[in-house]
Order: sequence, then C-alpha cells, then structure tokens
Amino acid sequence: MPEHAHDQASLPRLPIERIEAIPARIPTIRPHHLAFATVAAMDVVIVKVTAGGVVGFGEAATIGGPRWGEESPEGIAAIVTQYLAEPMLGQDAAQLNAAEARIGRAVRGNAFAKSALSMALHDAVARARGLSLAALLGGAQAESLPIAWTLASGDTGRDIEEGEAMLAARRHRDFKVKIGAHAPEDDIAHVAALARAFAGRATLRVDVNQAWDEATAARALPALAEAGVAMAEQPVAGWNLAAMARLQRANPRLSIMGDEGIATPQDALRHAMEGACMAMALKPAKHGGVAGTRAVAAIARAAGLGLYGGTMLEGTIGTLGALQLYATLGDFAWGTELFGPLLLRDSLATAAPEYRDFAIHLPRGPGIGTDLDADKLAHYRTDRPRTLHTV
Ligand SMILES: O=C(O)C[C@H]1C=CC(=O)O1
Ligand SMILES: [Mn+2]
Repeated sequence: MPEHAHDQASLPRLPIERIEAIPARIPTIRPHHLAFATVAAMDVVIVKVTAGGVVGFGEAATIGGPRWGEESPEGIAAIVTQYLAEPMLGQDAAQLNAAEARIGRAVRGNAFAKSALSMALHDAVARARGLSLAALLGGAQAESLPIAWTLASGDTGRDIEEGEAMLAARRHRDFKVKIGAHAPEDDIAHVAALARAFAGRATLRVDVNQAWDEATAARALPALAEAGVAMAEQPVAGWNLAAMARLQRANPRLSIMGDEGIATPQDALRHAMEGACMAMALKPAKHGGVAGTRAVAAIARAAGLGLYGGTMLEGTIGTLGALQLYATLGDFAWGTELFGPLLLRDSLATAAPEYRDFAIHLPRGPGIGTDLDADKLAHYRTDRPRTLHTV
C-alpha cells in the first residue's frame, strides 16, 4: 500500500451519529428593501451534525421565506430531518466526496438544505482533524477578502448616511444598491444620487433581483452605466439567458452578473456558453454545498468570467462557512458581500467575524472558526416556545 493511502486509512472514521435542523428568526438592524420583498428579520435553519463525537455546524438562510428562491425554512428543516438524515446516519463523514454524492442522490433539488448539511459535515470533519475548514479544503489562498455592503434602506438620504458611516469606519467601500421595486426612472435617479455622493470614494453596483423585463433593462442599463455603475446583478429573470446575452452585448461597459439564474454547474455552463454574463455570483446555498460551489467557480474561471463571493444574508455560521470556502478559491474580481452578520441584530455564534480595512478576515481555530451559542439558539428558535428565564 502506498504510504499516503496508509496515512489516510489510519485516521479514525467519523461515523455520523446525529443530524438536527433548528429553525430560528433573527431581527435585522433595519428593514432591508429588495425588489420582491422587504425583510425585517432573517429566517435561518441551523444544521448540527455529530460525527465521531464531534459536532459541526451549517446554516441555511432564506430571504423572505420562499421568495428569493424556492426553499422555505420549514421545507429546509423537513428535508434535512426527514429525507437527508436517514441515508447519512452511520456513514463516514470523513469521506466527504462520497457524503456529498450521497446527499445529492438522496433528494432532487433542495440546494439550500443540502448546502447546510454539507457545511456541517465539513465543519465536523475539520474540527475532528484539528484543521480550519479552509485547511481541510487544501488551504486558503487569501487571509482576507474584500467586503461589499448592500444599501437597501428604501430611502436615498438614509442610504447616503449609511454609506458615509461605512466609509468612515473603513468597513466597506463597495456598495450594492437594491433596485427594481420602483419605477426605473426613480431607481436610476436614486442610484445617480448615490453615485454623486460617493464619487471617487466607493464603487457602486446594482442588484435588480430579476425584477425587469428585457425592454426595461435595455432602457435602464445604459443610464446606470452612465451614472458610474460598474456591475448589474440579475437584471432580468434567471431563466432568460437570451435576454441576458443581448443585454450584456449591448452594454459592454457594465458587467452583468448572473445570480438567481446560476445554481447548478449546468446553469453556469449555459451562461458561459451563451455569453449571458461577464460575472457570476457564488452562493454555497444555491450550489448545494462545497462541491457544487467549487464546480461553478471552476466553470466561471474556465470561461474567463469575474467571480463574486455572494451571500444569502446568513448569520455568522453560514458566513464563516462561505468565507472558509471562498478563501480557497483564489481571485474574486468583484470581491465578496459576506456582511450578513452585520445586518442582523444578534448572533447565534460565540465568535464574530472580523471586519476591518474593507475586508472580512479569515478566523483562526478549527472548522468554520466559531461555535454555536446554545443559549441564543434557544432564545431565537421558532420551533418551540421560548424558555422564559427568571432571575
Ligand atoms: O444577492 C442577493 O440577491 C441576495 C442578497 C445578497 C446581498 C443582499 O443584500 O441580498
Ligand atoms: Mn443577487
């Protein structure tokens, strides 16, 4: 037997003993206005995997329930406990490739649920081996990644104040503006006012979250480019690759980014082959976990497209899981937007991500780099009455 095979074989198995999924709701620091919904709280599902006596954590977040995507917190928790747990119990978590393949076969679709379980398995294995998740995946290529903020207060003046505060704190200098809920002229005026306010000090991008049809996008995108917007995320429906391709060809000064339309590696391949975008937003939740995210990133790179480290506005657990994975992937032409924990009023984790000098910094320590705060989870969980403490 070759020596490396012997070394691998000598590491203890990590049989999966327990899988839990706990839904929780955490209020945001302000209402977050998107084209399709305004959210004042984030609904997340925390997945806990016990393997070889070690517990790992993953998280799935939904924006307004099944509105951004098709999955709801209730559905995610049910898929994990009713359909994914049974085939995974007793399996060796350390065989991560086999585990992800088994998760993939057990249930069709349901990428958010699969991703939370994938992250929890990776976290458990990394902890058991005494490695960070990035180290388990072959090592980080960066110790920090640039971090954008989303301006979505619903008011131009408040967005400018918020952006000024972020610049003064040296937290963010890339702003993504959520548009698509109002008349395009009003959205363009809003973005132009922000562009004037931050000229030369911050970059501006927009996210339309599929709200426009092609005719609206064809009129609006040149005006946005004129105002100084460098990137426009999902201006039309995710299925409308032909429109994406025509819009991208007509607006070469703008990078059109695919988001909702790019979940599977096949989606990514089609976007690349049809010239439907110049940039792709990664989100482990869309891609069903670690393997899917790596596959989509590889296709983007092979096609020469810019990568963006996206978020579903997860709390600290999901955010650090994504950060550990993104850090292994190399260059992100558009940076990341892993700011979820900053939008939430409280955290289910014992550690907080480090945001400093316009970047999010990779934590030290095993696994994703934080533990779950059991008391906070008990307080915010939505699947049973809160425990009332008296002093
Ligand atoms: O990109 C999305 O569509 C979802 C999300 C990411 C940042 C944000 O504010 O919303
Ligand atoms: Mn988006």
